[in-house]
Amino acid sequence: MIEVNELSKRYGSTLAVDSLTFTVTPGVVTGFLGPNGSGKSTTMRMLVGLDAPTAGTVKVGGRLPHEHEVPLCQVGALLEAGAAHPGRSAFDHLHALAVTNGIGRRRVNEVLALSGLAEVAHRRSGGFSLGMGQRLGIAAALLGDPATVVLDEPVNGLDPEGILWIRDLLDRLAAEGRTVFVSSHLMREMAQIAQHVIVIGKGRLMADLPVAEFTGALSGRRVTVRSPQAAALRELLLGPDVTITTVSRTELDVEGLTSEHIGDVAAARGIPVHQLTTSQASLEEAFMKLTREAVEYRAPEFARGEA
Ligand SMILES: Nc1ncnc2c1ncn2[C@@H]1O[C@H](COP(=O)(O)OP(=O)(O)OP(=O)(O)O)[C@@H](O)[C@H]1O
Repeated sequence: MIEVNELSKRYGSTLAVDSLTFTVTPGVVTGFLGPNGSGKSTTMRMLVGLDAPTAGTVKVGGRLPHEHEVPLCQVGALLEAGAAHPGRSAFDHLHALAVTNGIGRRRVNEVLALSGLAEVAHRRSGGFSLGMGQRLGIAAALLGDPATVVLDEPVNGLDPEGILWIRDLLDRLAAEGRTVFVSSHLMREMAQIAQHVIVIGKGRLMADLPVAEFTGALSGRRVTVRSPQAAALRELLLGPDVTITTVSRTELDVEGLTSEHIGDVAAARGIPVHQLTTSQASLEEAFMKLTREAVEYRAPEFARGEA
């Protein structure tokens, strides 16, 4: 469990994190979304105690960062790819980390296998691709078998196969009852890996809800209807809060009604329907809409600040 309470971080005149409050619960993969520069990395650094908050608190497993005796065993983090010494092999890098944290050699081999690096374990990590570097970072995060896993942009540099791999891995970690918190500015990837999202814009909390609700609530549903009697059906469907666009003589785009309702109305009047599809806006569209609103909302404040 991660509990963030009224958390703020200021760097000079930049308020990177602005009174954030949220909880990340165990058992599901929680995505941390926001455009570049919105404060995700700063928040994650404070989570693991690498940066001190200007105000507010963050607790992992009920404790403040400095209260963890062996931090690696409470919270495993991937914060910066390529943190390994390039001359060291993956095995040596992980082994050194293990030794300094009182973790056995067996666990090193386990995380190497888990991250798909067993075969290249003794190669210099300097020759690793970006994706392999990410895998090594994830292996290091899991080394202490932590109850909480925090990964900053783990899909960066991963190919589609790598993204599938990370999705499976995160699902497994969550199913084991761990708290899994993963940041990304890439909506599509996040839609594939998270079940819940926390969205920030300019350091502020914008949304905290299940992925499906996030897309549904923000975008509204649009139903595409194809019928040889589209014009007649259109007349029957019109009403308050219903927007109907006539795409062609046989096709309508309907906003504000469910496909069930449209199908029932057509059936009741004996109007043939050849297609009835609900298109849910992609997470990306929903995200752009949300963060655009965040920027607009913040604009007057910036103007005041500069005056
Ligand atoms: N050490 C620092 N000193 C000064 N400003 C900083 C520092 N770290 C972050 N910032 C600023 O704080 C804001 C938030 O940055 P942060 O890296 O947390 O965002 P992010 O959402 O992780 O972005 P990205 O996706 O690009 O990593 C930015 O305006 C950034 O320039």
